[in-house]
Amino acid sequence: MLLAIDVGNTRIKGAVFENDSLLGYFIFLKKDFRKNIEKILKDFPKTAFLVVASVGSLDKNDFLDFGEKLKVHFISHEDSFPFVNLYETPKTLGMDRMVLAAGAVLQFPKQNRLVIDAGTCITYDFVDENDNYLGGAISPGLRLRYEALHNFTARLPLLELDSPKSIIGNSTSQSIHSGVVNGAVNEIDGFINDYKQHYSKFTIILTGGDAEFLAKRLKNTIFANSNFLLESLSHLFQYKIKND
Ligand SMILES: Nc1ncnc2c1ncn2[C@@H]1O[C@H](COP(=O)(O)OP(=O)(O)OP(=O)(O)O)[C@@H](O)[C@H]1O
Ligand SMILES: CC(C)(CO)[C@@H](O)C(=O)NCCC(=O)O
Ligand SMILES: [K+]
Repeated sequence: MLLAIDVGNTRIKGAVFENDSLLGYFIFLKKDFRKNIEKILKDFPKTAFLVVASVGSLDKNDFLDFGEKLKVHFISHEDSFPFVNLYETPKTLGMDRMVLAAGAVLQFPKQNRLVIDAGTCITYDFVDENDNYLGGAISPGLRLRYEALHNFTARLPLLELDSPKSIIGNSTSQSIHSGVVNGAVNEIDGFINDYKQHYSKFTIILTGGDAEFLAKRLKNTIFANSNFLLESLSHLFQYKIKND
């Protein structure tokens, strides 16, 4: 059994896998990550491996203690990945984006793939059919858009994510919901349509905390898989074991 941990910008997510089946899924905050991981290991005592990818404020040293009981692997830029990294600054490429790209290659071989992760940020990552990682885009996520509107103005309230009633917002709240939600939906549809100009065929993977909310609203038909990053961590670890 393997426990995969994704240390995100806002929250930590974890999943226990037995081969490829997901046995448990957890979300917690950084401040109580140790307690939570200990609890998971207690509930799944057959866990032999802990694999961690982090873009957040936890690093390798925070996971050293767990190494006494199980084999811990902290994914880093030094690992081997199943793609050729053509990013001009590979050392600054986020570990979440690298794991997503790896998962796309391992789960969808020999095709162009676009991974869209709608989390704290919305990231776009493109890996072509020859397994060249080309890059993509980073834009603010839904929650971040609501918070930015509130934090950088005097009069805009902080709203919770909600569906706009119409494209034409007829009140302050409706204008904000339309701006954030319709804005992000149009952005994603716009990116997909732009990629279509360059690549006639590609597989789209939509993941992250807002994936399901967004998938229903896109013009392009895409299925959301909120667990894609954790699944990719498990696949990347299996790839590593095979190639070591
Ligand atoms: N309890 C919650 N806390 C924060 N975001 C939440 C929560 N519930 C739903 N969300 C939605 O999830 C989005 C954040 O996605 P996600 O959970 O993937 O982010 P994250 O934990 O910061 O990870 P990452 O850094 O990988 O994006 C927010 O835009 C928000 O709309
Ligand atoms: C873009 C985020 C914040 C998304 O989680 C993360 O992937 C990151 O910190 N990236 C570093 C910059 C880059 O990917 O080029
Ligand atoms: K993200």
